[in-house]
Amino acid sequence: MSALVTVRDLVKTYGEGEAETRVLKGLDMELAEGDLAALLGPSGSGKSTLLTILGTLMQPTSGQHIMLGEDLTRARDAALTEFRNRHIGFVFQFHHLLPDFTALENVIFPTAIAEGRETAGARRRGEQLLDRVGLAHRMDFRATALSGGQKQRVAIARALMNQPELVVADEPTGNLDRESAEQVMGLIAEINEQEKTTFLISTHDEKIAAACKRQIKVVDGKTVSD
Ligand SMILES: Nc1ncnc2c1ncn2[C@@H]1O[C@H](COP(=O)(O)OP(=O)(O)OP(=O)(O)O)[C@@H](O)[C@H]1O
Repeated sequence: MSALVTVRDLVKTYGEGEAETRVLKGLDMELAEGDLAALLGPSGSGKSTLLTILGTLMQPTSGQHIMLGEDLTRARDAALTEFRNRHIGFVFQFHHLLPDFTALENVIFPTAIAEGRETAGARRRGEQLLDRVGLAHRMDFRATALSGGQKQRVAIARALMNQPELVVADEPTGNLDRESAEQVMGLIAEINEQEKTTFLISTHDEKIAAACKRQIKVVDGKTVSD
């Protein structure tokens, strides 16, 4: 399998002078196409920082970030935004759904906004995705009327809307009960298996990590085991 993402000697510091905190300290990592990888490490080790950089939402202080053969390290904001919209999906611990909109609207709005209009094709894809995550019967329910696990499944459908090669998920099951967490993880594994979407999932949950094909551990700002 070829490398989808490569980061080399990645450094990220926050703040300046005495307040400077060096979080990533020369981290190397590679994700292959089709990987299903858990990102582990103690609280504060830099997992969210790494996911934010891999999601192109923040630039590293130094080092190299390559995805799909493109060197993103020095790309301009507009180019990064376009790259992100086309190639990367996000799932967060808190689903960030728009409460007053339906499940379907939540799935298709980001694409509609990016494209400046809502197409019939986008609507169809949104419906297919909600069916895919087991929510065909909840499409027209408002987000507030869904359970935590259902909301997170809507968030997964939303992340897949643009057929991203990579989905970064920051503690996607952190706010769910055990049963919902396992259902959400099962769904992620199924999508990974069937559609070859690459997932990198930060988690403190050993069962979730064990359900992934790879476990990548960040300790002291570097990847230490895999
Ligand atoms: N915007 C910021 N400004 C300053 N420091 C920050 C900022 N974001 C994160 N940090 C610091 O960077 C370190 C790593 O944070 P990060 O959120 O990446 O860790 P994490 O491994 O995801 O932690 P957790 O498992 O608790 O979510 C922490 O010490 C945190 O306080």
